[in-house]
Amino acid sequence: KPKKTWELNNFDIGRLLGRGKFGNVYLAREKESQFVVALKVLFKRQIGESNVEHQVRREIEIQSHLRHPHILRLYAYFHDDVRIYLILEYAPQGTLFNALQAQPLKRFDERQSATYIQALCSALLYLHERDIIHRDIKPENLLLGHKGVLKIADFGWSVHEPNSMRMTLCGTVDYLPPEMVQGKPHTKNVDLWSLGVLCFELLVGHAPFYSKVYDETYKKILKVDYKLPEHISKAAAHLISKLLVLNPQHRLPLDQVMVHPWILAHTQ
Ligand SMILES: COc1ccc(/C=N/Nc2[nH]nc(C)c2C(=O)Nc2cccc(NC(C)=O)c2)cc1
Repeated sequence: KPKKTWELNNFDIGRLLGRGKFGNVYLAREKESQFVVALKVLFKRQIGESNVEHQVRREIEIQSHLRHPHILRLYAYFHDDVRIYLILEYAPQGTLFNALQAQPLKRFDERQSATYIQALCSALLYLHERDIIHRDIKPENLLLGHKGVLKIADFGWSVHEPNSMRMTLCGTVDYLPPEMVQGKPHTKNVDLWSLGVLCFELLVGHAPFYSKVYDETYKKILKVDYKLPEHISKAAAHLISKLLVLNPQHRLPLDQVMVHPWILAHTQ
């Protein structure tokens, strides 16, 4: 049974783990149990000013009810006059974005990439079964737990399907599917596109539609204009080509991604 209410002095606060747009994430330890968590501190004023209260409420509502090995747990939350505190699972190995940068060639081999894609695929199946679209799958929002197990984090952009909400674009647009770039109604198939973008980025080291000028990125997304380097296997190229598809209905469904030859060949 979750404890009724938590408060800040239940925790010893440790080092800063990272800075977010609305506040910071700290390592923390619950005093009685010595249980280590990540404490995400959000400032009410900034949330109010950016008019994202509903998004924060939704992140809390959605993530607190999810239970899956590849989804970061939101154990509980509390607030004071100034801040909202999210008590989150601690993933010791940090973001996939950071792990990618730390690779000598800034990319992963096929086995590691397929392992991450398979984990993400099983988490997305779990979410889609509950009519939840994540909408913001990208290396910055994926964390690595003990033994490097992938965990989807940051449900700030997740919504219940179907949704045609015009989203204010912030952060990278590299992962946006054509239908969202055009502000059209979108479905859970947006996550299939992002899965394809991520698969490309893990294997290549940069996003498929990357450009310094983000109008260029938009154009390349809408034309599905990407080039795969020579070193990518035919099987990987095939999977990517079945996910980076303009028509959302024609993207390879998650259950077929799970048993794609490239996934089966590179995961035990
Ligand atoms: C700077 O090196 C780092 C190495 C590992 C971490 C681990 N973070 N682990 C987390 N567990 N649960 C949550 C939530 C987090 C988290 O938000 N981490 C986080 C947030 C923003 C930036 C980073 N930066 C990196 C490098 O991972 C990590 C954080 C920083």
